[in-house]
Amino acid sequence: MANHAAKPLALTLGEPAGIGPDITIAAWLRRRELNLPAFYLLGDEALIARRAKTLGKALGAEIRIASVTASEAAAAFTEALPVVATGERATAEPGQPDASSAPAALASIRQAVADVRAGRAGAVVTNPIAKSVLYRAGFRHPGHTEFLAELAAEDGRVPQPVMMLWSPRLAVVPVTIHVSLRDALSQLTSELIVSTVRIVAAELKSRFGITRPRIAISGLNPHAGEDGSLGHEEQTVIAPALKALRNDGIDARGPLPADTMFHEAARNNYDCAVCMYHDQALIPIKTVAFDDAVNVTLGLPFIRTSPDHGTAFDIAGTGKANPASLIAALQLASRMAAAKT
Ligand SMILES: NC(=O)C1=CN([C@@H]2O[C@H](COP(=O)(O)OP(=O)(O)OC[C@H]3O[C@@H](n4cnc5c(N)ncnc54)[C@H](O)[C@@H]3O)[C@@H](O)[C@H]2O)C=CC1
Ligand SMILES: NCC(=O)COP(=O)(O)O
Repeated sequence: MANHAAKPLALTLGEPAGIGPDITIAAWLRRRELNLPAFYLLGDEALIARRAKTLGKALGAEIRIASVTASEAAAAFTEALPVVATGERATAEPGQPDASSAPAALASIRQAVADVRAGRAGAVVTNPIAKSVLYRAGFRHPGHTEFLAELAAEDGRVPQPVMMLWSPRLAVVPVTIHVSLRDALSQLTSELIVSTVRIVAAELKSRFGITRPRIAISGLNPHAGEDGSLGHEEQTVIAPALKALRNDGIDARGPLPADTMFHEAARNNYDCAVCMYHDQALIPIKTVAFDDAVNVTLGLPFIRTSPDHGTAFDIAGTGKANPASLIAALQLASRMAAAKT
């Protein structure tokens, strides 16, 4: 994974009232220092210009914006932040989502996928969306992960998307994603664990260059069930999945007690930890790598990365948002795109 993608990366707007515009501008300001891959923002130029004016003062920087098409973006990137219009106006002020938020955020995601599928972009990088704002507007997917899978459907077949949070120190995958803990328990099956881990193992090889990925599988219950006395899912659901995976030749280990599998020495024993539910996976990675962890969607026919954090309404428009996770997402998308070609 050495070379940068030749095609620019399509970066979505995210929630217009969140820190997406801020971290986009802050990342672009560091383009030369970090030799960032070229990217363009899909959104409303007027909104970006307003935010650039506010942040320019806070950051003491000159921010130039170029209104371009996707094919003009790479050439424009050095001198100006390229913005490709989606046709959806975004009127939200920092920290205050409004009725324009959901249509603007969704149009941007749709267009990014269209661009990557048409070969105009090398990968999709998404800025954070506010899930509750989208749900109130009728969005019926739990998050980007499932929406992107639907946009990737071919011949009516929707691929299984897998959420991976990656950092140089830890990679994690939740088998069940944005559902209540109660629903996670009912969704958890051996089949879901097997199909998830197959995708993880295949893409750690093809997209991350790990020849024989070591996958650690967590238990569900305290102490991985303590031989069945603290819960039986380890024996009835997870163990059969591990058997099937090992029969496939996948180096899958577990079920491991979730409370002891993330300390530094334990992390050296595997390339990715596959966990049974959202918080089991995301708490450890956001604890050890909040600033630079990247959310990667596996299982799609294109590359998608994202910062690990959310919309941070409390600091939008202030210049306090740290762009490190977005920068890591841009760099990882570029490396993955280069590895693929
Ligand atoms: N990929 C995505 O689209 C994601 C979206 N979200 C959404 O974001 C919204 C807010 O979620 P929260 O749980 O409040 O998490 P959050 O990550 O937005 O904020 C948590 C805390 O971290 C701080 N923070 C976050 N990013 C930061 C940055 N780059 N620099 C400095 N400080 C930062 C915030 O100011 C806040 O104090 C929710 O609607 C959630 O669904 C959350 C995670 C990922
Ligand atoms: N907790 C991770 C998160 O909210 C990101 O989800 P998605 O929008 O990437 O599906």
